[in-house]
Amino acid sequence: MSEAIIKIEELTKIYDNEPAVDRLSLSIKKGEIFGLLGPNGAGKSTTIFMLLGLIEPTSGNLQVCGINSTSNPIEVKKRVGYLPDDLGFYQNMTGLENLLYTASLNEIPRKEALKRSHHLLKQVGLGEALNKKVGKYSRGMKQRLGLADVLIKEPEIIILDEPTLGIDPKGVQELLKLIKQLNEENNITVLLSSHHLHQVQQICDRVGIFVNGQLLAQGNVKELANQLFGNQAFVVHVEADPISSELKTNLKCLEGVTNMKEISETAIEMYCQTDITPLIANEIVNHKANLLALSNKSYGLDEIYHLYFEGREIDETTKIS
Ligand SMILES: Nc1ncnc2c1ncn2[C@@H]1O[C@H](COP(=O)(O)OP(=O)(O)OP(=O)(O)O)[C@@H](O)[C@H]1O
Repeated sequence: MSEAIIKIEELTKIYDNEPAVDRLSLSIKKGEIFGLLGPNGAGKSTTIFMLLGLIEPTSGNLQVCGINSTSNPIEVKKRVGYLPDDLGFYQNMTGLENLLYTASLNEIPRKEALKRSHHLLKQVGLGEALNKKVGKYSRGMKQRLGLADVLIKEPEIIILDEPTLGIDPKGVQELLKLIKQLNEENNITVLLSSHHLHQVQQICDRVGIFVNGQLLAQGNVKELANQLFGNQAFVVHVEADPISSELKTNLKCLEGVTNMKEISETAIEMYCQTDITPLIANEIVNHKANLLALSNKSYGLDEIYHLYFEGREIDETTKIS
């Protein structure tokens, strides 16, 4: 998982004097699942359309599988499967017929197309429904068919735009599992655009946080948390009885503690540079207080997302000077 299969450098798209994508640089490795996370209008779809060669960038460079999408979109389309958020299947045709139709558009010989279609329909869990009309499929089944549809041409990359839109929670879990499985079994690179952070967190190796056309941060969840929360990357939730003022003072003075927040008379949250849970436990025991609970909280995409999109800061009033 080392070579870059998608390379974007200083990519910009301007509409009506406003940048929809603003000097975006990003590199996605082969075999990776990368999540583009951002609110509506952040520039995710514009980026995807430029990658697919459907729209021309105003400036910048981009290469997909070593090919320039802008000057050679047809070659890129052979290697990239794109699943849009609004699927366009023929409702009066069966799942199998729809796949065979896509295969014919991609000039896949009939015998090979039949083989791939049956295999893929089975792989996405539609083996039993292959002769059912797509108009009678549920939204989740249509998304599964969508995955089979983008895979029929055996792409190196699949780009999925909000793939879980309108699917019930069980369907979402199944679809995410399937995407991960396809990524692992077929070594396919996945670029997934979404604003559902929990879903992105579950399957993506790395995440890019997109706001107003700019990529504000990228990395895995741990790296993002470190970039954002720096010297208070570890939060320890402490419950003890009693928490005397002397105990509080001593806890504040432990090395690596940067913030402390009182939750209740018997509960505090400690923000630390490193994991000093054992030192905290020791201090409480030395003060002959009853240790009721001690747990570590690590930052997830939830906190990262809130910090970027809602400007939420860690309570400044609790900062230790
Ligand atoms: N064809 C267009 N003409 C003018 N402005 C456009 C065009 N397409 C997109 N935009 C603008 O570019 C910005 C980025 O839009 P884009 O659709 O890429 O965002 P997005 O992150 O994909 O949002 P969503 O999650 O809603 O799909 C928005 O401000 C949008 O209004």
